[in-house]
Amino acid sequence: IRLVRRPRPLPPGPRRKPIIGNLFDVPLQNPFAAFDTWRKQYGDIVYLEVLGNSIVVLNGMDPITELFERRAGNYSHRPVVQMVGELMGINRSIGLNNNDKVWRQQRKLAAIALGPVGAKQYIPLQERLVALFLSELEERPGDFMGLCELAAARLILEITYGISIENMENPYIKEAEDIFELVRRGVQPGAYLVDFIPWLKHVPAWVPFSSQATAARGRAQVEAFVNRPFESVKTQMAANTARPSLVASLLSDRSDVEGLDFEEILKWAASTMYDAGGESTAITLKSFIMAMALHPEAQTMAQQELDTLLNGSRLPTLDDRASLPYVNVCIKEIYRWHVAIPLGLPRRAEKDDIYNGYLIPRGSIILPNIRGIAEEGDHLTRFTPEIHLNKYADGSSDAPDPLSYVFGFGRRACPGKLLAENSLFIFIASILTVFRITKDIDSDGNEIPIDPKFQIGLMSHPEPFKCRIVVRSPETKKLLANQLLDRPIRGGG
Ligand code: HEM
Repeated sequence: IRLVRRPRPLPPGPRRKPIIGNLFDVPLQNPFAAFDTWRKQYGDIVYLEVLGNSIVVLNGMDPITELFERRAGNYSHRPVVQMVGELMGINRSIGLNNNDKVWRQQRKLAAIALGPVGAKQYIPLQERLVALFLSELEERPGDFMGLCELAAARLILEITYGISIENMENPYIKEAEDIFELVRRGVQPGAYLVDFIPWLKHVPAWVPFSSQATAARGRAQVEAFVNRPFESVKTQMAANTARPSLVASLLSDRSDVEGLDFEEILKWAASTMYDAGGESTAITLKSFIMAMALHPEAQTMAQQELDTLLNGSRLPTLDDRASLPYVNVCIKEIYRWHVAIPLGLPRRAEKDDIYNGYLIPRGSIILPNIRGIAEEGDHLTRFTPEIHLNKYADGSSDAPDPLSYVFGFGRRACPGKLLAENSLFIFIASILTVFRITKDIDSDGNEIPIDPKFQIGLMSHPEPFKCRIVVRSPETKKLLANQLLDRPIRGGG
């Protein structure tokens, strides 16, 4: 019995200092370099400690599949973040929710709205918004970064609430950015003292700097952000003026939520969509433009495939997808070449667990190192769509399918995967059909190099870069004008 019960070692990892643990071992400027070193030094599973918090980094598909899929019961909760989660109330949103009963109902609603049947109804809207994006890109190619962000935001807001926006100055977008900033700050160790000393939450709001005062301000902001668009859809539905949207369709077809408050569940499920789906889609579009400017040979191959299929007669649609294998692997390679959410969204170990002889202590924060998985093997930072075509000389490729890791894992995997996949295909295939993307030229006629750099953070945007985006030919210009007539860019569903 003593042998069986002997304490298990923690997973390997860098040496920890008293109290602060590995706080200063992760360089703020480039944390991924440290993660890479530890992956190579310690292997699939690495243990860190930061200010008393256990952190377990999973570096391979084996431990991720075992823990997040086979042992999902122990690893499907998010870490508890006192300030933004518990006190400001963001833990009611689907992405942070740890209340199994409520979260399951939210996922059910998300599956209805974003699953194969639900996602189909947004295709006309996606095609219309692509036409709008292409015309804006033709007018303002230098602003391609802002236009990618606007396009992704537009898509999600139209789909979720039927809100139509002209630009990123829209008040809803501003509020969403503020809330996301709260979350971003709130999940950083040390951001709020109350996350480390939970009893501080009992200090009353009138005490200066008390957590309750900060929380009350944040809570009011969060409630307004979640309630306003939801109530507006309800008012429009009552007046019969509501545009088609995820919220409107779920409200008009209420499903049974087992004794819970249906509207409360739906309202908080909808509130996550913009922050979870908008940025990740925008990052992928911007990374695609960067990759095409850097890799003209891949761009040419994809354009030849599109030209052969479409013959310059129309823009691509989702029905063309199966006939465009090279465009498809380019998209897979974008996901892999730059992972939009490099460490996924963290999970928490519910109970002590043993994996490969190592103890994973209860309450540990578990980070899937998705970026590390994407860079495994000799593909590393090269942009090589062919690895997803099994095109190696021996007919095989060892690269795991990026779709098996970039959208997360198990019960908590991204519910917007299909919608994102559809949007990205239509956008990317249409951009390739109409435009040629190249490096920019300076006043002396020299190419301006692009340094592929990405921001550090929960979501990793490309750093601003310059490139040239021009309509490919007079024929494609005509095609663009005709498509705009076919897909009226404003109004409609
Ligand atoms: C390229 C686009 C996208 C990528 C790469 C992406 C990736 C991810 C990842 C890695 C997670 C964490 C999953 C886990 O914990 O295992 C996630 C969660 C989530 N995503 Fe996405 N996503 C994308 C687009 C979208 C879209 C378009 C929507 C909605 C319309 C969406 C909604 C969500 C939600 C609600 C969650 C939280 C799920 C939960 O906690 O139960 N995502 N996504």
